[in-house]
Amino acid sequence: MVWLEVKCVASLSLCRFAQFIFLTLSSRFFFFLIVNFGKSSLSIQFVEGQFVDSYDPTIENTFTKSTKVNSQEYEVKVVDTAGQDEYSIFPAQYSMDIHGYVLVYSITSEKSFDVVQVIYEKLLDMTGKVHLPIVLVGNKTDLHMERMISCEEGKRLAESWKAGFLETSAKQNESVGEIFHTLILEIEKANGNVQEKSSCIIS
Ligand SMILES: Nc1nc2c(ncn2[C@@H]2O[C@H](COP(=O)(O)OP(=O)(O)OP(=O)(O)O)[C@@H](O)[C@H]2O)c(=O)[nH]1
Repeated sequence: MVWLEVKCVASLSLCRFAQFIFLTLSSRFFFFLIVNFGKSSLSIQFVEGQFVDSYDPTIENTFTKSTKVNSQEYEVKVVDTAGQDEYSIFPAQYSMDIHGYVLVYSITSEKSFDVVQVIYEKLLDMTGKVHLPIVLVGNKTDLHMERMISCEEGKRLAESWKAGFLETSAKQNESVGEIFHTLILEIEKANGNVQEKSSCIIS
């Protein structure tokens, strides 16, 4: 598999070129950006298959992994951003060379559900687009006794964005791989390919 990270980071035109090359190799490379409330745990669970039960605020981390969706091999680069709140100024590079976004809230936190909505609006403003490939994720389903946001609320919000939706537990490794598979399908859909319908998973 060809490694494209440097080219994609360096310039948008190189990135497009690289994608084209990869298409001809029937392999694809995507950048994801994920923000808020369990994102580091989800990234680590996806890439390393483990849950680290400690809180260490992220500055920015990048992970890569290859994964197969519908018999197609994808090389995925995940950028785990510094925590955002409604007042954070979004770095401009978050709108460039990114193919899709995972927005994460905690099902135990109304505040986190509000924050993802603010972040979504900021992403649209910054990219100047009316639609982005997004997967909305309600994380921490293992804490179901503390649930504040219902699965239906999450699903409704995702539908209003025309985004994919999943509930997950990074701790119990529930539906973590599906986040990235769903996002790849959202990206393919935005590129004119068909996408499976996302579902509401209640634990
Ligand atoms: N019970 C439970 N705790 C979780 C889960 N995912 C993350 N956590 C915990 O929630 C806290 C925050 O998780 P992180 O993954 O660091 O969250 P983050 O969004 O990357 O946070 P920042 O680095 O500040 O942006 C940590 O204490 C994690 O152990 C989960 O699925 N279940």
